Amino acid sequence: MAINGGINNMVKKLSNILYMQHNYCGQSCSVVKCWQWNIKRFIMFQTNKTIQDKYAVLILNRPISQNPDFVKSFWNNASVRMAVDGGTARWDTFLNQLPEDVQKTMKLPDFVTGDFDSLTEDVLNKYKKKGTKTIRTPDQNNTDFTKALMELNKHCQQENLQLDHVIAVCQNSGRLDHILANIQTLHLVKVDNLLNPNTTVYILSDDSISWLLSPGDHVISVPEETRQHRRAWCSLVPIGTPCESVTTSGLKWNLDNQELKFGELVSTSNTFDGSEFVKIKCSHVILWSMRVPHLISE
Ligand SMILES: Cc1ncc(C[n+]2csc(CCOP(=O)(O)OP(=O)(O)O)c2C)c(N)n1
Ligand SMILES: O=c1ccn([C@@H]2O[C@H](COP(=O)(O)O)[C@@H](O)[C@H]2O)c(=O)[nH]1
Repeated sequence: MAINGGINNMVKKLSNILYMQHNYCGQSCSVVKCWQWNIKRFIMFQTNKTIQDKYAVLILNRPISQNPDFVKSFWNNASVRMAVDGGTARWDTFLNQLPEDVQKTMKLPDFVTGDFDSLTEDVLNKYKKKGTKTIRTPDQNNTDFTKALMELNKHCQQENLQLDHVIAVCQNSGRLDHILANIQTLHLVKVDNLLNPNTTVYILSDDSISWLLSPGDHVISVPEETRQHRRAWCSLVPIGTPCESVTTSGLKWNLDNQELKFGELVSTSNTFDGSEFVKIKCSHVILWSMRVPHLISE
C-alpha cells in the first residue's frame, strides 16, 4: 500500500510537471511520450467560467440533447462553429426551442458543409442569407463528418488558427454504421493527418465523451463532478486493432499488462476508484469514453 501510494504521488508530481510544461491537454510530450487530458479545459460545468483553450464545435446529424445553457456557452465560446449537412436542421430545431431573447445571443454557424442530401434548400438558404459560409462536399468516398474536418483544416491553415480541440456533437444512437463511421473518422484524423497533430477530435454524445488514445502513456483528469457521480462510468475499447498491452490505475477494474481484443477482453462499464487521475499505458490505439455529468437533464 505504502509503495503504491509513493508511486502514485510520484506519477502525480510528474503529471503536474508535464501539465505545467504544456499547459493544455492533448499535447504529446517530446521528452516522455505522455499525454495529459483534462476535459474541463473545454467543457464548462459552470457556464460563467471562461475557457482559454481554442476549440471548434461541429454539429452532426443527430438531435442535440445537452442542456441548453451548456450548449449556449459551449457554442458561443468556440473559435469555429460548423453544422454538418443534416446537422444544420438539428441546430435550427435546437435554436427554435430557445426563448427568442436567448436565440438572439447565439452566434451563427461559421460554416455549413456536406453533400446536402439531408438538408432542405430552405434551411440551407436561411443560414446562407444570414452570412454562414456554405461549402458543398460531394465526395461519396468519405463521410460528411470527415469532409467537414478537412474543410476545418483548410480554414485553420488559412487563418493560421491552432485549435486544441474539435468536439463533434452527435448521438451514439440510430444507425450503427454511422456510429462506426464516426469512430473511423477519429482514426482517419490520426492516420491521414486531417488536422494539426496537436488537435484532438472528441465525440460528445448525450453526457458521454469519447476520443482515441494513441500508443503511449495517458494521464486523464477525472473531474470532481464525475468522481462524485453515483453512476459515473468509463470504457477502454480497442476499436480498429487489438491492443496488446494495457496497464491502468485509477479504475475500479484495472488492467495489468493485459490485452484488449474483441472476442476476448473489452473494458466496458468500467468506473473510477475515486482518484483524481486515471493513468493508462497502452501499446496500441484505444477508444476512451467517459461520462460527463450534468450535460443532460437526468
Ligand atoms: C467501399 C465503400 N462503401 C461505401 C461507400 C459509400 N459511402 C461511403 S462514405 C459515403 C458518404 C456518406 O455520407 P454521410 O453524409 O456521412 O452519410 P449519409 O447520411 O449521407 O449516409 C458513402 C455514400 C463507398 N464510397 N465505398
Ligand atoms: O444517424 C446519423 C446520421 C448522421 N450522423 C453524422 O452526421 C453527419 C452528417 O450526416 P447526414 O446524414 O449527411 O446529414 C454524418 O457524416 C455522420 O457523421 C450520425 O452520426 N448519425
